[in-house]
Amino acid sequence: MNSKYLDLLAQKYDSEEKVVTEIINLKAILNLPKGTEHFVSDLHGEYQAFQHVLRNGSGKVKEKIADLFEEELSAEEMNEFATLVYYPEEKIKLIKNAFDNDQELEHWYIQMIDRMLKLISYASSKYTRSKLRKALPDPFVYVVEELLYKTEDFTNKEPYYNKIVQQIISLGQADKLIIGLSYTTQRLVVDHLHVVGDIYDRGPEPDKIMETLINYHSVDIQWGNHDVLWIGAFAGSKVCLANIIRICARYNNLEIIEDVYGINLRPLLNLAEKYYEDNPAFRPKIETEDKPSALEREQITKIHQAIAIIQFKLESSIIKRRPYFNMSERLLLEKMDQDNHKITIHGKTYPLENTSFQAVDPDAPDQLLEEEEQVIEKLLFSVQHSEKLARHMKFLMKKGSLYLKYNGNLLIHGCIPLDEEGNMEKMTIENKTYAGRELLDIFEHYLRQAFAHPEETDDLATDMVWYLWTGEYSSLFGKREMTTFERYFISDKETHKERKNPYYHLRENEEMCRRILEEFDLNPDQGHIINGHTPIKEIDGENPIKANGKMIVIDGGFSKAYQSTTGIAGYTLLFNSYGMQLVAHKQFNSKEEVLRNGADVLSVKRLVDKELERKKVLETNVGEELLQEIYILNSLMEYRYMK
Ligand SMILES: O=P(O)(O)OC[C@H]1O[C@](O)(COP(=O)(O)O)[C@@H](O)[C@@H]1O
Ligand SMILES: [Mn+2]
Repeated sequence: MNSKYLDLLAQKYDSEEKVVTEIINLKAILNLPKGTEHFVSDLHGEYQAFQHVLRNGSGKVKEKIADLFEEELSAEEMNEFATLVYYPEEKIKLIKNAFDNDQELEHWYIQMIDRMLKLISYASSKYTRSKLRKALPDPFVYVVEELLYKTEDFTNKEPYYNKIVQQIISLGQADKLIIGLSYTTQRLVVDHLHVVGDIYDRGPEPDKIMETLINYHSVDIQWGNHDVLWIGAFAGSKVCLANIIRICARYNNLEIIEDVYGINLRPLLNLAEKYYEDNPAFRPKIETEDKPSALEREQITKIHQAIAIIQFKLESSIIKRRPYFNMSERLLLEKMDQDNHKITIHGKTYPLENTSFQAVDPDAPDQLLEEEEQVIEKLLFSVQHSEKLARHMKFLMKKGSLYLKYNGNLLIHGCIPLDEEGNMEKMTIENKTYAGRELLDIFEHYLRQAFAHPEETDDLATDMVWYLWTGEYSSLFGKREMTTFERYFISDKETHKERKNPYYHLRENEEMCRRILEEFDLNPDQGHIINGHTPIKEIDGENPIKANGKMIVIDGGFSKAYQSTTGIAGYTLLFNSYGMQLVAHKQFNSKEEVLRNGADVLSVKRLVDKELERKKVLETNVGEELLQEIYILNSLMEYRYMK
């Protein structure tokens, strides 16, 4: 090992004892049970529902409460306590209002602090003390450690502990302590979070999800098609940018663009007001009682048309300059017969309805008007200068990837493009042909290149980001074509169907899944593929666990817009030292409801896989890293201290 490197390391470990202590510490960790991994996907801006799942650890908090207190507390009391752990600030407020006098409150504090400590002690039993310390509320670390590490000889110390708790209460710190301990518990039940794509679009608060993830103790992200659309916009792709605005208009969420990310929509609105009228096909899809007002609704409808037309024009130019995207069928503006309001697609002619092509020149349909050009330039400038968006997109890039191999599993939002026979589909880019893992790697390479060069707007890397959103062989899209145009302008629903890649039926087959795992150098006996992207329709009896447990699909529809088709409100997956469990969540309405009724969202668990022996850290990704650290520390020991 490089002696310079070891000299540097010796600055940190400047005594023999320090090295030895760290080696012993790391070896001890290797033998602890593996931490709990928590998988979520397709959050689609549903911050509140996501928060709830994080706060209850997909049922883990409740499970631990039941393990500890089943004998002692009623179901109602356990529910109350669980609600306190999920939403401590709000719950404390409610409780305080309900008590008549200080004694009652004090008694409650003592009881709750005691329960919290028991819960934390139990939830942290598989972690080192140092890890627990990091999870404790900062101002109370010393006090909590005193309280936690009670010796067996409890009777002698009891007055001492009671005194500490009394002091905390009389100094007015009890609320803060309970709140801190609640968050510690939430943090302890989940060691690491995987977000298997689609944080953005459709729902109202993707930015708040991003903030939560930025502050989360341990997380990785597998990009979804909607996430790369946002990355693409920030990286300079005008067509991705048109898409994100179009989707926000469609879902009545333009606040995300304007208020949250501070992007000025005024120039777009001016253009929209000039060219467009009300149009039923472009009214917002989701409306609430107070949003939007009649005027806003009309404005959104116009903006929606203006940006959709810009999008279609921009798509045409990319399709023409990238023949190997194989998308000439999507040159729809050119296929229109504008005089007769008709279009021929795949050899069949359909009437065009709800048309709004006043800005489309039949002789040059993909030409942006000068005004459109200016608008999109201004929007791009605004997007690329939004500090908040920059922070969120950088985080997506830092923690994200197109796929992830983690503890033997393959995590990927969409699919591995396959042909009907189950061969990996080939795509030729710039005269080189890629398939399977190599194809995904080259996609990721282009995406990172586009992000590194936001000033390039029409280069291959930037166009490729759009391909990832909508291309036939994109591992994130996984369908033959995106029928956005048809859904606006053609009423025949046959034209709206999007044909899925054969992957989506072949993944039911165990052999196929094994081959895919092998393609990624994973052990097919142990590994699983974990997918998001396609909502599982429980209503129709579809099973999220496929291919004899090799394939798990966790998109159950956090997205409110999709819950009526799935019949549930999302799946999450837990993988701890005992194995894997899939959790189906019932609809989450609001945290107010949880607080009011003390009731949790009911969730049903299904066993995916049971470990024959409890899995240890040694057998995980983290274990591999620790082994390397131990190896380096041993080298340091020999180099420095054993000569
Ligand atoms: O529901 P909407 O807004 O019409 O969007 C439908 C579009 O979304 C997509 O399903 C992609 O989004 P998902 O990744 O959430 O499936 C496209 O295939 C489809 O064209
Ligand atoms: Mn998706």
